[in-house]
Amino acid sequence: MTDHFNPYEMAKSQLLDAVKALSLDDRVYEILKNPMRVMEVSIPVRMNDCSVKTFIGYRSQHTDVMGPTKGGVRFHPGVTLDEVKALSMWMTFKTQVLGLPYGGAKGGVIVDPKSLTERELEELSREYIRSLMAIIGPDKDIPAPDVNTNSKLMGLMLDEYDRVRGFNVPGFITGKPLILGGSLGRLEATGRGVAITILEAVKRLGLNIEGLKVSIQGFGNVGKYTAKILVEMGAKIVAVSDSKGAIYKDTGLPIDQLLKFVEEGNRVSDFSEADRIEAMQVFEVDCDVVVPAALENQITGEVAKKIKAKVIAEAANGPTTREGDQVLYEKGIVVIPDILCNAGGVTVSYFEWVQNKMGYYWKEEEVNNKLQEKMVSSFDNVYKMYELHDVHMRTAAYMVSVGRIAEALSARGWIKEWCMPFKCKE
Ligand SMILES: NC(=O)C1=CN([C@@H]2O[C@H](COP(=O)(O)OP(=O)(O)OC[C@H]3O[C@@H](n4cnc5c(N)ncnc54)[C@H](O)[C@@H]3O)[C@@H](O)[C@H]2O)C=CC1
Ligand SMILES: O=C(O)CCC(=O)C(=O)O
Repeated sequence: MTDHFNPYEMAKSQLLDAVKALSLDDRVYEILKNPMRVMEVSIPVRMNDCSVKTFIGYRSQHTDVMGPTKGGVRFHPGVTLDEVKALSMWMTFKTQVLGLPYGGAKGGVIVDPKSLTERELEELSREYIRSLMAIIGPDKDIPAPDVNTNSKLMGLMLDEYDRVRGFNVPGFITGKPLILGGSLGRLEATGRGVAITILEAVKRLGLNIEGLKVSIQGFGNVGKYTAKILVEMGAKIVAVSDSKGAIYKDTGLPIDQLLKFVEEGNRVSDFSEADRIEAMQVFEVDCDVVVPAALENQITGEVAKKIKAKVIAEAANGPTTREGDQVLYEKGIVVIPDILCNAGGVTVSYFEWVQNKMGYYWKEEEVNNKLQEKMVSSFDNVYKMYELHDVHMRTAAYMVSVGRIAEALSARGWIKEWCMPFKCKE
């Protein structure tokens, strides 16, 4: 029986939905259902108390049919092999919704980075890269930030890669500091992309962004910039949570003040200008849009039943379970699926890699304009598929994406052209 909370099982069933909806050859599913390569590493770290501790890490590379693999690195105590495999599959489908020349990858280390000193965390980051040297590189597999990793750690990982190779390879990693070849706009890119897709959805639904009430789960890189950019667009953020708690203000939270408060090292729930609520109440409050921007499996069937919003913007990867999806569909709530909604990050990572390859750097406005264009046209493609086939928005996004991959598989000779788009007779 399928475990609906297992992200890898979830990713495979989402893929299968799209293969069936497109009446594609079964071989497309057969080829894409497993990552092409998975590496497990044991990473020894010399701890400050002179002991040695080993941490288990993974890198999963889903497919290189469309180009080198690409995706973030997550440091979290809850990392599992199946989670990393699922996240690498979602990266493939994400890059192909956007039409980027990449396949998907993801890395993860089972660790609570807050339990390490700065030096221990640096050693872990460097050793993780050393242990993967054989399978990563600017034309093989390009890492980036994800949960609990950031620009500073990308800088250290780049330095380790460069030291081993013996020369500078800025295009090996994205989301790095500007001084090392990072791109302007990458820090805010995922949140900016989320905000752009919300604006597109709002327009299609005849709603107004001015005064739109938004509730956000998670206030890290993605949640923070989603909030900031939505407020600049005219929306109101009524609720926000982090892993320790949540706050609510019906008239809209003062986002600049909250950002400053959190950047000073405080928890969201200690912010005094709002009412405290239970963490999971961010899904129940009276609002127009809910933005899950934390981890997987947050919107279960039970949680979905309580949602009052008209739109769910999946800023996190895999935040909705299969049952949650079904309930949202039955309630007529529009879901902007993760592989579209949060694709702004990898899109600007792609721009960063292109700039690194050229050795010529764009102004922030140019990056943001290119991102805007990509997100709007990709949203449009998915929305047209959604209207044309009367399917879930998620299936529509997968149909755009899997259709492209199937075309490439056919061009590479793995599927005979005459098999598509109808099923083969064996
Ligand atoms: N950073 C990026 O560019 C991209 C990130 N994503 C996805 O967005 C999500 C968030 O990633 P980041 O913001 O980068 O991570 P982050 O590490 O910067 O922030 C994560 C936030 O989620 C909160 N959180 C964790 N567990 C929670 C819980 N149970 N309830 C409420 N809040 C909780 C944390 O306190 C923190 O505020 C992840 O699913 C990630 O895979 C997707 C695309 C790109
Ligand atoms: O920027 C990237 O390359 C990948 C970001 C990421 O990990 C994601 O989109 O989930």
